[in-house]
Amino acid sequence: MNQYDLIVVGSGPAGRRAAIQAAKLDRKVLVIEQGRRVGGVSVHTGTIPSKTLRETALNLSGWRERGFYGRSYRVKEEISAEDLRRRLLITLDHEVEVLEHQFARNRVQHLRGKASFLSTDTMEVLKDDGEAVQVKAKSILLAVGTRPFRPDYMPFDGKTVIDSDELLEIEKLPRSMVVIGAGVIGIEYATIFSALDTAVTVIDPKATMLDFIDKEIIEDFTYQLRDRNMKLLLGQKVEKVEHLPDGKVSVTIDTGRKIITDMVLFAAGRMGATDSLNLAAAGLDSDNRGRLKVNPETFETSVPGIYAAGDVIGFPSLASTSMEQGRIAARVAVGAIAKEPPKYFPYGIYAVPEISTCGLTEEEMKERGIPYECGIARFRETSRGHIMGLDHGMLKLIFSLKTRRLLGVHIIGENATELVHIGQAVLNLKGTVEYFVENTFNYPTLAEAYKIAGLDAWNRMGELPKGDAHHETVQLTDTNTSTTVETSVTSEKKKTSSR
Ligand SMILES: Cc1cc2nc3c(=O)[nH]c(=O)nc-3n(C[C@H](O)[C@H](O)[C@H](O)COP(=O)(O)OP(=O)(O)OC[C@H]3O[C@@H](n4cnc5c(N)ncnc54)[C@H](O)[C@@H]3O)c2cc1C
Ligand SMILES: NC(=O)c1ccc[n+]([C@@H]2O[C@H](COP(=O)([O-])OP(=O)(O)OC[C@H]3O[C@@H](n4cnc5c(N)ncnc54)[C@H](O)[C@@H]3O)[C@@H](O)[C@H]2O)c1
Repeated sequence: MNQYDLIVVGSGPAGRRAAIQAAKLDRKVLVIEQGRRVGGVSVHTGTIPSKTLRETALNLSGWRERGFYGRSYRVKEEISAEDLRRRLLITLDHEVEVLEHQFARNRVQHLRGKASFLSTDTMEVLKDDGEAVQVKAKSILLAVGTRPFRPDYMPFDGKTVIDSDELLEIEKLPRSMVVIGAGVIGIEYATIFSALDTAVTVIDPKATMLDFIDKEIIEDFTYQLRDRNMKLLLGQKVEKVEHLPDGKVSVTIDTGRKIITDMVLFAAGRMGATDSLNLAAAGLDSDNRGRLKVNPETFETSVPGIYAAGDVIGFPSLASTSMEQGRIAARVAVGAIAKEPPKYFPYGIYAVPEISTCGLTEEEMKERGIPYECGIARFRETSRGHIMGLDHGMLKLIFSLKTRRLLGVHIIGENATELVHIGQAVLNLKGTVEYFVENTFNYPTLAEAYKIAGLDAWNRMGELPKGDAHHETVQLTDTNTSTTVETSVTSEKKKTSSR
């Protein structure tokens, strides 16, 4: 039987980061993946396909140019499902190629097949040809991810009533679509199809959506969606979904309303893919959504030597955080030092328009009783916004009145998912409102919105009080250019020596 230092089950973001990290530490690593190609949900049905589809939809529809040329502007009049798929296949091929190359370079072994436990340190891998192989390891990492929740009452047929995996296979773009579930997946796809001129209705039993996002941003988002005729039926429950003889689908809601539509996308959450792992043989158990419980610092399960990371452990279920969890789990598993990641990570929702956030929302500031001030900038106030023809877009910064530190950054609009990292850096490096007021930003950029929002808050917060945290000006001489740069430091910090 082949023996390894680390067996990783699943080659999604958590699994691949873990495998490469352990291999870089000179450990013998095996990745078991049941899929035809490596990459996981992230590459084949989740992050990368949905973002590629979004990019294609925005490009072909001319969405980004409509601020100049009007709402009726189109780059391609008739956009087909084939148009969307073509770019998707090229992107996915590149992703898989890079990943396979990474595995090969780092001598990570890869076995294709379905893994299940025989004991706490031994797994059986069932290959496609029916052969069963046994493998053993000092540590095992479960990075098996999730699959769409598919309740029995939903008449899925893979064509007109579909889940988010099947969406990537559709043959024809629907003229109308009902999206059940206003979570991240539902909202991203609903807004992408709306940008393609599909008439979209979103239904969710909850009265609010995307509750982890700052309310002011959601209000702006909701306004924009309604403004382009998307129907948001929140706080309403779907009672029945039926196929009609003419190929359409009827959706009955608890209010008595009936919607006839071309397609229904069911996006009401996901289930941990743990049912075929024979968890009992390792002394493990999952919750009712198939998820595993771990120690949040080490990612070890209740069974020593067995770790879990990525979507299978639940919130936040992002490719970005899954990668970090996988890396930390692998380091712990092989006995290397592993530092906990910073508490605040960015969240990007690739809807149309984009939303991105990091840190505390205004609602959380109130709940925690932290006195605060907000600074707001609209993209239309920036010169880059004028150049790009942006009517919408907003950046909101939240500062503590006591420490003047940035505690939250919330963005809606073009490039939000990229722009958020400036705020993330300032926030995690414990920067204050002064950072935005005193630093120069490239011009013309959307990042200039940080300066505008910083000044907006600063004008209301007033000058930094003299005394405990007053500003001193120090001279830093740049030895390379022989120029002298004036900068400010707070007296709380030790003055760095002038070079
Ligand atoms: C539509 C959609 C859009 C998304 N968009 C984003 C986004 O924009 N940004 C973001 O950060 N996140 C996004 N996500 C979330 C992101 O895809 C996940 O967080 C990420 O894929 C989780 O990674 P993972 O490593 O936990 O597992 P996964 O990527 O789910 O991979 C798990 C792998 O394990 C394999 N596996 C399972 N069981 C076994 C077994 N018994 N034996 C062998 N192999 C097995 C599976 O075949 C799969 O390949 C999106 C998800 C979806 C569905
Ligand atoms: N951009 C991103 O980072 C991104 C994109 C897509 C997905 N994801 C991740 O994937 C995960 C799964 O996303 P999701 O949207 O499937 O789940 P979700 O849990 O975010 O949302 C599910 C939604 O469906 C509703 N719902 C639940 N049961 C229902 C039912 N029976 N009928 C109708 N509606 C119901 C819920 O009220 C909720 O609004 C998320 O946790 C997210 O982190 C991330």
